[in-house]
Amino acid sequence: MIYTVTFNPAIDYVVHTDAMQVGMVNRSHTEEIYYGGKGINVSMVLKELGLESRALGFVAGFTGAAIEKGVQAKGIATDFVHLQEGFSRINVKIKSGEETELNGQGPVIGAEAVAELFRKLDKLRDGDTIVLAGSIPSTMPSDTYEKILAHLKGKQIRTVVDATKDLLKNVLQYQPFLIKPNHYELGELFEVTLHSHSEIEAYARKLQEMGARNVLVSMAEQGALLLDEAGICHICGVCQGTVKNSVGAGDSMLAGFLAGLETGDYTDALKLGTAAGGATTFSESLAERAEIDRLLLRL
Ligand SMILES: Nc1ncnc2c1ncn2[C@@H]1O[C@H](COP(=O)(O)OP(=O)(O)OP(=O)(O)O)[C@@H](O)[C@H]1O
Ligand SMILES: O=P(O)(O)OC[C@@]1(O)O[C@H](CO)[C@@H](O)[C@@H]1O
Repeated sequence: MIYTVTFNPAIDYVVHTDAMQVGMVNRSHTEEIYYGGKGINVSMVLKELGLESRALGFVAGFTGAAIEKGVQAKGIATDFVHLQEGFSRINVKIKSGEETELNGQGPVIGAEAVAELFRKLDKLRDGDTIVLAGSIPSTMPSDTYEKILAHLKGKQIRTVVDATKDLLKNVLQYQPFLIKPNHYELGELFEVTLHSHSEIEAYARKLQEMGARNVLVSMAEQGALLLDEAGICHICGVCQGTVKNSVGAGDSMLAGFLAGLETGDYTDALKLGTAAGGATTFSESLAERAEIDRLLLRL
């Protein structure tokens, strides 16, 4: 079983406006609502690709209830911790020529709630996969993901982490099976700006030396680079299409990569991840199977 953990789920409120002016009253011409958060998005695209998963994490308030209901409506099993105070965040995605995001902090997650999550994690068995994806509320320590991997250390669990800064750096000592920074996040870890594939490969190797087994670096319209656990570097181009909404492209890539590994090798996984990322980018919401399959044929 694949478990996704979203500490900070979100209602993604996507608003389209012609010319966003800060400090002014702006009016959108269309709006959409999606139930998101990185782990939830991974579960959504896994489902689209025919793989079941169980969505864990924390929900709060009326927004949290809507997220839980929306995820279940997609046929995804959930086992969220229900927080008694606060509300799950609404993340605003402004489409005005370029994409601007305003992501909320999310509710306070107390020690008892974290303990309840850990009790749920005790159900994981050898051979399961856990995906830790997205930010955590600023009230939580940056070793939160590290503590989860430490808690699971005695089991043969495949661990996947999509996080940034110390949240990601702190898990490397537990040899995560797969990490997926984008190239900005990779550079941010080392306080450098990365441009070329060779630079990106070099810094991916640094993360591998620090413990990561497989390092998948997504580079938006420049494609993706995978440094696999054998030290082989795979580079995949991008799908061609019209960009509509790239929110969730990385989560989709992660889901496609994991789905690809079910039946193929790392090259197959990278291709399916690329097709899933592209399909999300070329749609208003997350990737749909037909578009993923169509794009895969062209890679
Ligand atoms: N404009 C684009 N054209 C084609 N493919 C794209 C485009 N943007 C993203 N993709 C595909 O999606 C993958 C992941 O995109 P990206 O690097 O933006 O991930 P990310 O930053 O983690 O995204 P998010 O955090 O929104 O999930 C890319 O490697 C690429 O395969
Ligand atoms: O604040 P985080 O957790 O880093 O990112 C949250 C988020 O931007 O990530 C998803 C896209 O990857 C969206 O569904 C969601 O709003």
